[in-house]
Amino acid sequence: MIVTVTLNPSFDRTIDLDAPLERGQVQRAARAIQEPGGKGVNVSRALHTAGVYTLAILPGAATDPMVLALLADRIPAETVPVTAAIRSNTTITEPGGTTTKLNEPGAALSPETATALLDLIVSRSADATWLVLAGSVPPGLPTDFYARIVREVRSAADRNGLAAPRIAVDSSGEPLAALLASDQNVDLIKPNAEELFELASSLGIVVPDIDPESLGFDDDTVITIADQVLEHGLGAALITLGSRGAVLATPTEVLRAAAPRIVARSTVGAGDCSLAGFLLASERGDDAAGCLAQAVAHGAAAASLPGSSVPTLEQADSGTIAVTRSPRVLTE
Ligand SMILES: O=P(O)(O)OC[C@@]1(O)O[C@H](CO)[C@@H](O)[C@@H]1O
Repeated sequence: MIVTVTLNPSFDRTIDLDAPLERGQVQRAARAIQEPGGKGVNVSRALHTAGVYTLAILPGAATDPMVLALLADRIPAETVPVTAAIRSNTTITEPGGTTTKLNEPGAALSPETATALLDLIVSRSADATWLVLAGSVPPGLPTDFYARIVREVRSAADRNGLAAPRIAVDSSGEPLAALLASDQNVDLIKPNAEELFELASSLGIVVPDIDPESLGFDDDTVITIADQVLEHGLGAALITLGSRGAVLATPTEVLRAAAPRIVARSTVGAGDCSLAGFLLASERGDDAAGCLAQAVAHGAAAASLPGSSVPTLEQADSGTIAVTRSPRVLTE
């Protein structure tokens, strides 16, 4: 089973415009959809759609519209009750593919909720092969909360003579930096280039002065930086590069896969689907190349769907994705 944790879930609203956004004006939308979201929730939605046994853990009231929508989609989920409503993040898509995303901070979690979440995560992790920690850490929780989860899950497994699950992390900013600076090593991180560069800077690694969003860097720059980040005790880094594909850096080798050509409709959640693709391939026993190919196939298929819709396995065919492998370039 793959357990996902979303500390700051969202009821994602996607608003499609059929004309460019006019700031400061009243504008009529062409259509709007609302889907349960937050990074870990999206990973569970994609895994469940691909037939993989998963459980999504999140804070939320049983009557919250987002939780009801998640259960209506039959996504296995367990919630820790809270009184505040789950936030609603908004995506505005314009013709030509420009996407604007507005993420709310999310309601603060109390120390009691934090303890209840920890207990639930530790208990369900006993049956997990992978534990996925994904998204932002909401107000009220310390930024090193992910490190605390990993520590408690591992010591519980140790006490009970069980194998601890492998840990995958899809976060950014302070929570990710705090986890890498902690005494806990993780098995996989999944940053995009911008998040990788930001993480590297926070670890004191010298990063070239390029805007990663402009894609004005080459894959070798990404790999050189990933190699240095790996030295902070990481098992592997899956770096998603949007329409360019993805890189998988491990201590022994570097793998690259180009993305198939698609007509992009919404990139929201595409990175989460890439992680789901990687994990489902790992669950079925694929090697690193197979995991990377499935990650790229899943990410591309998700980007070709509206909103944060997740693809089926048929839509995310990894058979056509070519992967190249090369030994890791070691830095001094
Ligand atoms: O604010 P966070 O927690 O960093 O990200 C939340 C979010 O942007 O991530 C998902 C897409 O990756 C969306 O479902 C959701 O709205």
